[in-house]
Amino acid sequence: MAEPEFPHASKPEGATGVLVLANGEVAWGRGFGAEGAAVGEVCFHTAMTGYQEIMTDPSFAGQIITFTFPHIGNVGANPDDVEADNPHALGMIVREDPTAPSNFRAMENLDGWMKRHTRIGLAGIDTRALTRRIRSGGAPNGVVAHSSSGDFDLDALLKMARGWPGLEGMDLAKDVTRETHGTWAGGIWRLGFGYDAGDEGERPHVVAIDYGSKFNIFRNLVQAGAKVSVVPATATFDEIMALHPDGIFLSNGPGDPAATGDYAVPVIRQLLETGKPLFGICLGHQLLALAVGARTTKMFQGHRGANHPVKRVADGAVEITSMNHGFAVERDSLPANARETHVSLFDGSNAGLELTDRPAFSVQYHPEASPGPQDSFYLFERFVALLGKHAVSNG
Ligand SMILES: NC(=O)CC[C@H](N)C(=O)O
Repeated sequence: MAEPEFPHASKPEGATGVLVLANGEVAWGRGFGAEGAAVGEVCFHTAMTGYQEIMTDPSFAGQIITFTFPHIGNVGANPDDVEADNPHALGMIVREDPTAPSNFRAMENLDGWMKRHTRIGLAGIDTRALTRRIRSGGAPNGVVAHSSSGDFDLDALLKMARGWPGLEGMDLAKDVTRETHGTWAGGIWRLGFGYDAGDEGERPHVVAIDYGSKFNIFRNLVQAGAKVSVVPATATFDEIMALHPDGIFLSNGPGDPAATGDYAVPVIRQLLETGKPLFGICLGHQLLALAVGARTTKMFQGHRGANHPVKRVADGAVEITSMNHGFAVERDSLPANARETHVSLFDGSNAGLELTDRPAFSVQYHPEASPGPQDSFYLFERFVALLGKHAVSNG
């Protein structure tokens, strides 16, 4: 099949997949993975590696990812390179058909992995043109559909794209949070209430509020010296304090931070009052900002990639970071007791803050990488060092 430019309305011979945007633009391609249709926000991601980590990152719930790197699928899929038990992105749009995997770690091919997890893939799309479309018009709502018979009801798909309300105002953290309390230690996920210290001795205890956390955040907290208990997004202040935290971690997660206002923000406010150290990443950063009275807004196209430069305000150092966000904290809304610590060098948007009257800080980017550079691991060490300092009042 020839590869027409995006968008193209007439269906080429052999098309088994299609992208339908809410504005009526249509792009035909070849489906892979599961059959069916999925509706969400169509965004783009510029990372050259880590498609399995990206697809399983719960922050991508409600989104369909266009990969700008053309060869997606060439290392297959394995059970280790995941950031949650299942993929959370709804589907992927890629340039080339995924090839047979060429990697000793591959346990299956991408097509089979996507099928097994009911995620839709669309190949043969001019992803550069689609990305330009997103960059100039903002991230649109759309549908990806795959049918091996090549039968599609375009009107129904367009209706589906237009009927989806969009991510603004959408609370998804409650949907993706792990429902059971659990602990994470040494790479082992244990379900159950409370922390079984085992042989971890006197490590400071972090209670992580899971709004859709990536596994690598737990790994990094443990690597930096902490032990970690994980509680659901809707855990109450009393439930959290009953675990005797030395510090609190606010995780990344999907959806509009402002839409989590009724359960997340009041608990974070109470937690700040305890004076215990608090660290937030991405959605956690946005929620900390909301808790101190700042505002968040929807970005035009968002930041999704593994090489986003960020300036550290304190010393001017540049960190190359992993990013995945479509909302941002409005700098001008930060209260007097919140200091901006990091700034995106791509568009000048806020990328970090710290409170001047509490041991609390957060970043908009992903210091745990996965995929991406590890320049910002120091933030985990800084947090764990704070726990040592404040551990006396444990409980
Ligand atoms: N990675 C994240 O935590 C994303 C936060 C939020 N859902 C956003 O898109 O901005």
